[in-house]
Amino acid sequence: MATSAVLAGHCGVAPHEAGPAAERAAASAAASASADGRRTQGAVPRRGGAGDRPCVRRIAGLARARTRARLHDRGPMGVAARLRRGPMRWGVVCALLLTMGLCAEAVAAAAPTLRVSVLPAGPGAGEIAAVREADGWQAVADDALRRRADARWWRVDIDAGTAPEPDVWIVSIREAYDAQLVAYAPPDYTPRPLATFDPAVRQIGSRHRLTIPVPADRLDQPVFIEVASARRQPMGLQAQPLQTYLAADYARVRFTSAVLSAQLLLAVVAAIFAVALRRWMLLMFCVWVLSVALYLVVMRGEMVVLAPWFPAEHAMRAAGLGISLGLIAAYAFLFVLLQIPRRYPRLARLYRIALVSCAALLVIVPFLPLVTVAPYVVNTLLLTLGSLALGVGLNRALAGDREALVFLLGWGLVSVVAMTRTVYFLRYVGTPEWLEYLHPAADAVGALILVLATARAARYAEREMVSARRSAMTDPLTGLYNRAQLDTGIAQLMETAASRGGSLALLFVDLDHFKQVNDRYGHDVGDACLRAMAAILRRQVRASDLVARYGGEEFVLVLEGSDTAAALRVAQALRAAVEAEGREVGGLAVGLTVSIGVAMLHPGDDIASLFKRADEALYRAKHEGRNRIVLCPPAPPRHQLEFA
Ligand SMILES: Nc1nc2c(ncn2[C@@H]2O[C@H](COP(=O)(O)OP(=O)(O)OP(=O)(O)O)[C@@H](O)[C@H]2O)c(=O)[nH]1
Repeated sequence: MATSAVLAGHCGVAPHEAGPAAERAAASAAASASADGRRTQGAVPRRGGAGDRPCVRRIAGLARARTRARLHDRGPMGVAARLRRGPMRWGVVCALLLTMGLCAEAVAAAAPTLRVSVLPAGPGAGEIAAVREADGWQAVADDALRRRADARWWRVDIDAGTAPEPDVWIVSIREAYDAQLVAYAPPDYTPRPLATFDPAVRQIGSRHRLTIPVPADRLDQPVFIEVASARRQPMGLQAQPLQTYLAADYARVRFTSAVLSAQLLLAVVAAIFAVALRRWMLLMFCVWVLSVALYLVVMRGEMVVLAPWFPAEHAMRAAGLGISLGLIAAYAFLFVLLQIPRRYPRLARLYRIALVSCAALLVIVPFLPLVTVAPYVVNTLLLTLGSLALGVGLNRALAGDREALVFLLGWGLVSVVAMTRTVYFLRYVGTPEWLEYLHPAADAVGALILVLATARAARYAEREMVSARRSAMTDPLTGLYNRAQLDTGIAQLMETAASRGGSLALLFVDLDHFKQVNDRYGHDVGDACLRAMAAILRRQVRASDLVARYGGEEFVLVLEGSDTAAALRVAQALRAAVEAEGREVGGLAVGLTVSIGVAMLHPGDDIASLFKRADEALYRAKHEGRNRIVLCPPAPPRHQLEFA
């Protein structure tokens, strides 16, 4: 037979008053009552439901989607307005200052000090005596050497002007890559092999450029260069006094080291973001950054110093293949970043064709050196892709798309510089010296802006994730845990109690005659009562206890490690606190009281059986007059059930 422990309690229900508010409230109460449903005696609390499987992945996905929606669905705002705001402004200012500084240094270092001419037909390899006597030199417009089918000899005349005469001048050749050259300089015109990747060839300063020393007192005599083999790109020439050259060379090495370090760091950061945020397209961005860094290390000759044991031709092939992959990865990254397929389906087809053709050619070209037209086609395709991406980015940015604006800041400079370089190559004109600085700098600045933008997006995503996780766990009105979180929490507490043999109490708390409060004072007051109730509950429990709003005007407390006496003490304190503090809410005499059903965890209990007993106890508390506490009796031992 069931025994109940009924603790002190007075029926403190507010008088049933009818009034004008009652009618107003009746309609809404009827609506909410039907939606709310009523707890019935013996009803087994249901577990499960859409919200009670808190899954971090799903929340992360939700947060990401919300962030994206937030980033994209903002109202249109002009580019200028966006630039005026926040960290973007500082990003632009830094990028501009860096670019201006580098250009100024490059321009200051440059001085038109030489004339270049070529001998279209003439002596063969190593015939320097004949070359020195030869006529028919043709001046070239730009200060550059190049591979030519009809000519292998080049002549450089240095014009020192009125510059103070140092002991030695240096004629330097930039962007020589894997060219094989032989220089013949005064006074003795002995052959001097020049090759970036041959460790046996001595260089003055770093290996960024090939160098030919010329005594200052022989500047009136020409330097001859035999181009044995080279790439198709022009190789820029410059003549400077030794000290000037060394200072500039040192600056270039420092600059390259800084850019390389930045690129490696950014690639690592982007990779971390890619994994943490599951934005896999950022890995394509990493491939691009790393490929540019590898290209820089190899093509500027650093590889010879860093890994002299690594065969130069393999390094070059790896760098070439790497940069091809990097370019494809970069344009694929932009394809996704700018959402071209979704926003511009027709353009997407053209973009895809250009991208796939370019990828195929970039892979095939190294194995087809005789197909001379292939590099033109590749460069044209790259120009097309670059223009399409820039056009789309500009269009989207003007329409107020934030990610497109970031793209323009981060990638725009990179694209413009890369495209300028491509145009120079297509025209077969030597690239200007400032491009030597601007290209890697633009890559690094672009990478930095894109990583910063990603960090910003990550911050938004994290905030969204925290708030999404919080709202998935809590009840918006009271801030208490919701039903879903109650199920998760109670399962954990029961598991701990079962494994440690500890006790656990469940208190089912229900406001008495709450419908009348709503009816009399309106739902706003009802809500205020629920919030007041939540505050009282919070004050009555320990941090280790679980408090949740079960639904409507029902609350649940799970007291970990509390035996029956302790649970009844808490219940009693709570009942008394509600009776005292709930007498008035918001200046209205609502007279809140609660009925509480208490059930203790027994061996073999599951969530449903524990809830069922607490619910039965609550039902009895209501039935016996409300504003009281009823302890559910322990379940009869199994053998008693069987033989009853
Ligand atoms: N203001 C407000 N009222 C709510 C909310 N959720 C449920 N209710 C109301 O709570 C009332 C519950 O009424 P009943 O289930 O009849 O319970 P009761 O009036 O407290 O009666 P007893 O439990 O038997 O003492 C209904 O009027 C619901 O509309 C809420 O979020 N805000």
